[in-house]
Amino acid sequence: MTPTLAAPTALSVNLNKVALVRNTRSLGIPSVVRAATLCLQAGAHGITVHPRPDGRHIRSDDVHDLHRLLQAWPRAEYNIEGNPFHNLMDFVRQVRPHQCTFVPDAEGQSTSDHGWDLAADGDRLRPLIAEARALGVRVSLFMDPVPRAMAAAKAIGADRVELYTESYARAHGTASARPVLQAFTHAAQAALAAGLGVNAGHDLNRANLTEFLLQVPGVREVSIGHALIADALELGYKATVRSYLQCIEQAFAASAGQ
Ligand SMILES: CC(=O)[C@@H](O)[C@H](O)COP(=O)(O)O
Ligand SMILES: NCC(=O)COP(=O)(O)O
Repeated sequence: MTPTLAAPTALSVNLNKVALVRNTRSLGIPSVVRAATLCLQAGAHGITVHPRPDGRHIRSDDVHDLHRLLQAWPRAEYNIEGNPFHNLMDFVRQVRPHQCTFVPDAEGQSTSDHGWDLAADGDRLRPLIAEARALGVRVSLFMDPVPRAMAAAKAIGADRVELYTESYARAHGTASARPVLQAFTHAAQAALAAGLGVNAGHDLNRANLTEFLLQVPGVREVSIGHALIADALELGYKATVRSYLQCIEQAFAASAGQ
């Protein structure tokens, strides 16, 4: 059974793909700041960006422009993702977002495809986690759904883990969906037991989100980009955000009624 959260899971909209389209010309459209504004006006709880070192989508100027925009949205959370051994820490130092999510991507990787191996990288992550936290920035670690890794994430100082959900998204609606989802349930339980907050993201969408939140306990935030921006091309940003919020509300209402 999913423990009831005090509030529905927060929706952080990832704007990478808006920047990806914008970068194909030098006209500044579609605007990342305008997209953020419309998503926040529709009720999104936060904005996520992943400024990759190759600048293929979100660029340094976007990170700073969004930081300025979010000053006018005091309740909205800014989450910056990236590899702290590449370019992420510069943004953390300059912008001090509410949250940074450490992701172990190689430079030029096409998209995120694995979580941290803390046996290999834990010792060198520890001081960077401490630095970000000392700057007042919450630290989340992008992790595969491996229950035994959660205590290690806590031990090196993380506040939260972001469960990497691509395997769930791929399995959704297939015969293997149940054991895959169970792995996420167990990983979230282990994270909560270790004293970590739980986030989730990658390939979540309107078809798979509610079931995930119903089965995986205590998810504080989902960051969603690719599918949400694809939906926004058809429905517009505001209708799309409202529809994702409905998926979240549905799970919250059902778990509150348990
Ligand atoms: C960290 C993560 O989960 C990724 O989903 C990421 O933010 C997406 O990056 P791209 O938009 O570059 O595929
Ligand atoms: N952290 C995951 C994220 O921000 C968005 O991932 P996706 O929805 O673009 O796969």
